[in-house]
Amino acid sequence: MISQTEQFYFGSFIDGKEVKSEDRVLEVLNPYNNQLVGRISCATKENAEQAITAAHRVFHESMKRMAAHRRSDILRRTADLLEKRNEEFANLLVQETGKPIREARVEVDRSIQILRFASEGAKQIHGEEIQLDSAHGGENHIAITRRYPIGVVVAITPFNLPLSLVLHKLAPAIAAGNTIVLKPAEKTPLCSVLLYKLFEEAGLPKGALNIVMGPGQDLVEPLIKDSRIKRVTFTGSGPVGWKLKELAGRKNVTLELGSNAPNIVFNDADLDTAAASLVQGGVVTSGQACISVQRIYVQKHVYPALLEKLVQGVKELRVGNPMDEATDVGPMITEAAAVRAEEWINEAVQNGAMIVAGGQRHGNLLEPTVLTNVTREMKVVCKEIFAPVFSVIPFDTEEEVIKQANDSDLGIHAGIFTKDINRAFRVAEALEMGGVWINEASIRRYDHIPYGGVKQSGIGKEGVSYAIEEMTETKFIGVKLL
Ligand SMILES: NC(=O)C1=CN([C@@H]2O[C@H](COP(=O)(O)OP(=O)(O)OC[C@H]3O[C@@H](n4cnc5c(N)ncnc54)[C@H](O)[C@@H]3O)[C@@H](O)[C@H]2O)C=CC1
Ligand SMILES: O=C(O)[C@H](O)CS(=O)(=O)O
Repeated sequence: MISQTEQFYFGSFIDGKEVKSEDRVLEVLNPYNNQLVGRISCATKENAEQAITAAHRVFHESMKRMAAHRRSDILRRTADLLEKRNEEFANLLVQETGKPIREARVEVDRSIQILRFASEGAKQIHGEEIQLDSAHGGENHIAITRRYPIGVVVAITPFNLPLSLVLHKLAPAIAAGNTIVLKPAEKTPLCSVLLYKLFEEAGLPKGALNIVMGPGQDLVEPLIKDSRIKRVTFTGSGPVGWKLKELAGRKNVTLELGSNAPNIVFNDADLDTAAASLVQGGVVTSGQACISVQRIYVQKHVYPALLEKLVQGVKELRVGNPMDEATDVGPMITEAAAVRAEEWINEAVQNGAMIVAGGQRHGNLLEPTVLTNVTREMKVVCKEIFAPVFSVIPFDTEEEVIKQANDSDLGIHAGIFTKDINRAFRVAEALEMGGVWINEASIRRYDHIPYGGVKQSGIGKEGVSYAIEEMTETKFIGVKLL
């Protein structure tokens, strides 16, 4: 019987072959119990170059001419295979990330949907006909546009959703007829290998998808600088993303980065709905989501009532073993991550903030925490905390809260809770965000909506059809009728 850790000892996957070396092994540890989940053999810079060579060759040999129905079938078959093994993937997600099993199942379900959206999208890559005779002299011409795959895509992904966020890059790339070199997060790399094997079983040509394992610091620069790369798509922290954009030079780049999501509750809001959405929206993957509820602005009249509901809701959360069906909040990815969040809480308290719920850390486990009496200068407000920590801030007028919510160089999603539809749209228009929810918390995301940040939160949009668009290029073809 092969032990799981021996079973989950993976190398890089280059041109359809697994590449391993015993001298560059990293362990993957379970964030809840620190047990060994598996190991990876890290790639070399030469391996990275080999991966690009394979992806480039397979693109020109086969992928760029692969019929849409075949690309669609590969994606559909991968979805079917993932559906059959959903519980196996959910269990591995729990072990790699520490997220509760119920949440892990949601990530697997969303991953299946992403594959199905991409399977449909592969057959909807349309150009258009242009009425050339709208212009003087355009008579007796036919004009169309066609969309073509761009070629080799480099995808670099974060630790927190190692299945769905990897698929937000792989599935659209394959739908469009591209090839990929994936560099997954070294903290949570194992699911991407199981996914690779599903694609292989579903008929994706060898070399169309390549996985380069290891720390990004060692591998990403040679990947990005290679002239054969046509787009770099990165999801991760802001400092890393902007550094990679500089390295990418003139290449097209998609950046999905961090944020400190504001959620605004007006006097007329349904407070029970708001409180339930906000509590749940701040503890997904232990708050390690870039659209996690972080700043909660509450209009003064309802501030005491909503605060009480938030505190009650947070105190009812079950924190503990992520494999327990009852658990709502598991560990953070590492103890260092939990310690950093704890330090930010302490910084806020030393400057006058009050802890009205939570605040205690037990190893990697950080109790969901509610802070009041915070100021805009505190890190828990002005930076992305990426932890289950809520800062609850009173406000008086609509103008004041718009200013406060926009008082950040980050902006992906916001939430607005009000029954006044005119005010809802007025505020939604005024917020400097990539997306705004009304009567939903900022955390809400469906995988076919346009998704991406403004300001320092990123460049470009994901969401399957939007990523397909970014991974194709349009060519004009005109015909003079003789
Ligand atoms: N906008 C979005 O959709 C999402 C954004 N994020 C952001 O990602 C961050 C958390 O994820 P992490 O994996 O910790 O992010 P991270 O930026 O540390 O790592 C992301 C990827 O970049 C690589 N990397 C790290 N440092 C690098 C360097 N110096 N050079 C080249 N590559 C490097 C890593 O190996 C990993 O594959 C948070 O800031 C969060 O806001 C996370 C999920 C979704
Ligand atoms: O922000 C993230 O970490 C994810 O994009 C949020 S979601 O995809 O899980 O909604």
